Amino acid sequence: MKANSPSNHTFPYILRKLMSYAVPYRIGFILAILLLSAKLVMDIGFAVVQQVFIDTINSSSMDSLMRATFICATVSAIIICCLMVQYYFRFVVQSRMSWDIRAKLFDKSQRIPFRQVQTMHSGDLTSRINKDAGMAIGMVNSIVYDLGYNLLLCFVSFIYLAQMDVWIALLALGSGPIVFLSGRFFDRKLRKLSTEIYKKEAELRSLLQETLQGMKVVRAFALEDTLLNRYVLEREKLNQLQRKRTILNGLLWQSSAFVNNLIMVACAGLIAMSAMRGGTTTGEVLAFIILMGRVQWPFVHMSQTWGGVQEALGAADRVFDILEIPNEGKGGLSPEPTTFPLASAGIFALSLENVHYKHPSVDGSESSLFSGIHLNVSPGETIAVVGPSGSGKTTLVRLCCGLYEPDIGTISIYGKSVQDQLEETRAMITYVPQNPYLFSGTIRDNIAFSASDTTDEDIQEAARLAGAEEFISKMPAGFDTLLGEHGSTLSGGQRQRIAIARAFLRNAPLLLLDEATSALDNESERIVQQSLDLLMKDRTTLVIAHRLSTVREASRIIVLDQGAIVEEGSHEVLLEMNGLYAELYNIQFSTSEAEVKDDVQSMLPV
Ligand SMILES: Nc1ncnc2c1ncn2[C@@H]1O[C@H](COP(=O)(O)OP(=O)(O)OP(=O)(O)O)[C@@H](O)[C@H]1O
Repeated sequence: MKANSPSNHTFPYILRKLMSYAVPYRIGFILAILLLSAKLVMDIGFAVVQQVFIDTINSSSMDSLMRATFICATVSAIIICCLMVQYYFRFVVQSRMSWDIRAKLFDKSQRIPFRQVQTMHSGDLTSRINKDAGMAIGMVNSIVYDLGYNLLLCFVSFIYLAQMDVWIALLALGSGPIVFLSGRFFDRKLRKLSTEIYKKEAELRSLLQETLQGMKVVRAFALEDTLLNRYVLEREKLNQLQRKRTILNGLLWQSSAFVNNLIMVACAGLIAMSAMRGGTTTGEVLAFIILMGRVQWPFVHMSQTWGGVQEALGAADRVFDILEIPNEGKGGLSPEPTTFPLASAGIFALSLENVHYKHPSVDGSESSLFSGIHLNVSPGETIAVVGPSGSGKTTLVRLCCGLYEPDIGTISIYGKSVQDQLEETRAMITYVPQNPYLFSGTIRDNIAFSASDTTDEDIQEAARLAGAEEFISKMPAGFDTLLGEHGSTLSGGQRQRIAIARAFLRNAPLLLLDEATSALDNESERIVQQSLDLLMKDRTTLVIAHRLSTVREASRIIVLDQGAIVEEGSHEVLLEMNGLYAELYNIQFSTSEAEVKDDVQSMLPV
């Protein structure tokens, strides 16, 4: 998959794309460039000042010395002020560009097809958003400000130098490209190595994240040492790669510095010979040697920072691999549910026509799951989906939500194609997964996030309908109680009730529900089931059923096996068929048959 194996974008392409992030801040960006002229004055002035002072000393003129000192002090005060402003603009522009590209990556990570997200690790995505994006923007700034400035310095120094001795100035300038090219031998290796390093860093981050998230399992199974060994092993692989990069960087830096030194010595010898013949003053010789360094330095600097650019290109590749993934569906996302329409003649609430679907796997292979399934659900129906583990129940629900896109066939909700009108169709769905995800924040925020423009009364009413009001009111801060990460400070039943409250608040006409299998105590289970029954009332529901009461109450049961609908009908009809449903019933449900008679009564909507 593209995002997992970085592609090599061309340098001009990356530069153009990254520079587009500077457009909104063009004024600050250009000001920061213009203010660099103060630095230019300082760098060139340093050589000129030395020349003036030495020649003034030789002429023994006190007035000239005082004037030169005053001018130097005033100019350097102005330069320092300009440089402070320049630094401010550069910093502000760079950090805003970094935040913009990070925001774009963050937004993109919410919009790329879910099928593709599943093959990536969240640690890897985090690394691209936090680290790689910052490095890529840092590179643009380094190219524009550092490399650009050095080229300008080279040009101005050359003009100044040429006035003294045009041939030696040409020799100094002409040798610059040799210095630059002496480091290019390492570019490709450096970029490849940097990409490997960023990938390895992301893997380490993922490992760390997984270990922290799975802390309960790690401790329960005493896996601390195993995981530490794995971490150390991976860290060592990263160390090796970083060592190789340090050696390469050292070779790159020293090779260009060596070539530069040779050329400098040759030029200094030539100008010294000219001075011995009496054609040049001592001050001019000094200024010449300093300015010669200024002509040469940009090439040394470019050669060395070009190595940094190669490293950052590796990071930029990883950033653009994500930004270039097309969004899921054909529109944007809308969290707004819709309560309209619904039954008009002949329109199904949910319809699957000839749906084929293959899951991609992390290694890029694909295995066919659905090969042409059909299902029509009329408004108001409750469809219970049952089937053995791995038969495709969750995948079916995710296809209906538009999280996965069928390879062939169409899925429509109230007559609108999910693929073509993702935004509109999602607005008609509420999905309640088996293990609801709660965000850090207050209970109020966790309920309210499913709909906008909600009042406190709406939230309280939703919590009441979900059977959550009682436990929330017993908490010290009520609806303002802060939840731990993933709602870890709530029990399983309480988390489910928060998720059901969200669904009430969202109030969408089609409910996709994955009943929880996790064991709740009798009381919690009774409340959750009551709330779910109430939620399903008057809605069209597709439910992955794990409870006998749900299947018995359903308008229709569909039985999935290896991605195919193998049986369909009511509980009684399917039992009579004595097929897979009857088999599943005997394994899963029959033990609770005795209890259900009582339960069904107690679980009816209030
Ligand atoms: N993201 C995925 N990538 C690759 N294969 C997947 C992916 N998700 C599910 N599968 C495979 O697709 C098949 C159906 O999985 P699915 O989760 O839909 O089954 P299920 O009926 O919901 O199972 P269970 O009852 O155990 O939750 C399984 O063989 C599973 O291994």
